[in-house]
Amino acid sequence: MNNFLTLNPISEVNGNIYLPGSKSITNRVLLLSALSNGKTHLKNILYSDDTIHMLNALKIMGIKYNLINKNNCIIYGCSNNFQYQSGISLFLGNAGTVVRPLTAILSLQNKEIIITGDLSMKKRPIKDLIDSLRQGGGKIKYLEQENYLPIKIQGGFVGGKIIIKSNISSQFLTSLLISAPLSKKDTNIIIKNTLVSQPYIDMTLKIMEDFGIMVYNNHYQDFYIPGNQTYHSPGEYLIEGDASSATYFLAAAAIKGKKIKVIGINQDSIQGDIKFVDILKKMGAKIHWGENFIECMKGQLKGITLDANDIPDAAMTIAMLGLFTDGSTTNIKNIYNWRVKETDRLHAMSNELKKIGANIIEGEDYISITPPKEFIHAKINTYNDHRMAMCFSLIALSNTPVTIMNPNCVSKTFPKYFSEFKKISNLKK
Ligand SMILES: O=C(O)C1=C[C@@H](OP(=O)(O)O)[C@@H](O)[C@H](O)C1
Ligand SMILES: C=C(OP(=O)(O)O)C(=O)O
Repeated sequence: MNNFLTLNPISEVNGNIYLPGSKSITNRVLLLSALSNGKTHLKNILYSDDTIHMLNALKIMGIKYNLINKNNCIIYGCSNNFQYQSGISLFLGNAGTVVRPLTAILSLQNKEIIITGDLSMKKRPIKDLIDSLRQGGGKIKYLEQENYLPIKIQGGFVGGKIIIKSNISSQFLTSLLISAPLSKKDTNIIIKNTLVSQPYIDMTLKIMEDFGIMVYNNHYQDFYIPGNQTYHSPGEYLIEGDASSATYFLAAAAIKGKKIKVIGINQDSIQGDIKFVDILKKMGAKIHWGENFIECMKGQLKGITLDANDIPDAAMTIAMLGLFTDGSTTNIKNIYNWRVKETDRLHAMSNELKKIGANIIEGEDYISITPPKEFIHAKINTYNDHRMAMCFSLIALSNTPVTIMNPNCVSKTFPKYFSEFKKISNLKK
């Protein structure tokens, strides 16, 4: 693929999409399977940059696995007994769901290991996690800039009473929760500040339960986890389709759908981004839930005002839908942590939406979108952010083409995104 991609105007979208596995679930179950006793057959894994980083890291840490094909993998668990040489280094790209959980898990091992990432990851927050691990005895040093990657972990984490700031990323709490059962002491985690992205914590707790570990959850204020436990392989684990990846196709259908069916997910999903479907319906799309699919058809869309703190990833797609309303404004609130993701997403969204002619107000933690009078063909900078690339593909559903710079960045979570998108698109004659 070139370093830009021009999508011509699409008159209608129609067809079926088999969703790739959820990134968040894949990386959690890869790690828990590796920590478990026994082997686990993981079905419908996502195979993309973020999960390849997890697989590579596990291999370096001595885990044996058999990647049967790109969707199926057998992991041979090590009962929390990773085999790696002290002093090695792990490069984990820009994968938050690898960097944060491995930082916590590796703090349990009494060996030295360095964790680093790409330029974007080196700017993303980790301090609140490191502070909490240090309270539990973790010995961790910043190697370049204070509070950022790269870090050197020297083990020492034993659990105990830990206060954690959870308003910037829920991944810090997820990481602590996953490591707590393996620590020497029982752990009591106390939440400071309001918890952001809460559904991802529910997902963590559910998956821990699937691997035999119960956590006492006191209304998300504090959590209690007995120490000295082992994860137990469930034998087999089927990973749901990715709800965040589904949003682009469902949104396309809401704007110009004959009908799109996304397959591999349903109403019982453990992914918070499934809530996007209800929002889409509220905005005017027609939705039908199936046993293992969701169907969406076009409707007259209207703007909404929404607190999107629970669904930061899907909220980007709602911002795009805001361009296709009857003229009414869409307000997305309480999304401060967009600023500390792959890029500053509030800034990136606002810049690029303005380029295509939309009327945008960017606040510290909100964005308002009013549709353009006329769409303008623009070169969209993606800031190496997969969601920027996928979101702006939807501009081709206006009567104007769109040029996406660095489209390959979708490989973080959805390497085949553009070929799938083209399959469902009928171009204007
Ligand atoms: O735990 C997870 O799997 C994730 C949590 C969210 O991050 P924050 O908790 O940083 O909002 C989300 O944006 C990310 O894509 C995946
Ligand atoms: C925020 C994201 O990724 P990460 O898991 O790296 O935080 C994302 O996928 O939108």
